[in-house]
Amino acid sequence: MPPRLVLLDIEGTIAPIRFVHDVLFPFARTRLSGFLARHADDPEVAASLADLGRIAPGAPPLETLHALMDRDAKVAPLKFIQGRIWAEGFAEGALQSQFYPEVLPMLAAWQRAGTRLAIYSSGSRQAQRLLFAHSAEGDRTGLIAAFFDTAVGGKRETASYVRIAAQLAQPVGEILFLSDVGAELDAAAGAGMMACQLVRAEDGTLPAAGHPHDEDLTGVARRYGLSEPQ
Ligand SMILES: CSCCC(=O)C(=O)COP(=O)(O)O
Ligand SMILES: [Mg+2]
Repeated sequence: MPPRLVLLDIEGTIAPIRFVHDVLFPFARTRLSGFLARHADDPEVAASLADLGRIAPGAPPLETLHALMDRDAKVAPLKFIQGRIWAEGFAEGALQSQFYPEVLPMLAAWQRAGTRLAIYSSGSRQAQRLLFAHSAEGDRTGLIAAFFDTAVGGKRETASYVRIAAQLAQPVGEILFLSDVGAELDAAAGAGMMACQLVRAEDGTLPAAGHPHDEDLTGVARRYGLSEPQ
């Protein structure tokens, strides 16, 4: 039976790693200090800065955020602030999303055939929505039934996938999780989901042990009996 729901990672699965690392991350880094100065009175920003204080007690927030960005830490306060900075960039037209070429037509074909689609990424839910809202083909947020970030739990923890399935009211055995990262696939498979790796040549992703892999979503569609664009 084909999966009834496909749960997708973003970076390295549907969006190029070089877009995230060479466009989105530097954009947030460049604007960070100005953003913090302009939003000093914003309660959500203040709450994120308070969270940072628990990660690095006593350190200046800007210094902590730079250190977290340097090691690509997937922690909520950084992801929230990056998402807010990207929101400004998308609104100004300074940013536009990039997906691998087959992704949006393939997701549309899956949705048309009745397959539910959901996202699970370290990027904040707001940032995930922005990505789909600002594609080169227009607003594609309607493709996605639900967005999950690490508020549901870490991507390498099996319990997170159990919670996602419960929130989606979909049996784990009917869900296919797609990611470029082996440890995330291990966690999803541990919860009882089908799990398949995307090994994108342009990103230099290496196959992970213990999981099937495909080079793009066309390969995934053929492997799992999902629809393809006409
Ligand atoms: C607009 S989504 C930004 C993606 C991001 O911030 C990130 O850290 C990517 O993590 P993923 O879990 O999608 O691999
Ligand atoms: Mg990824």
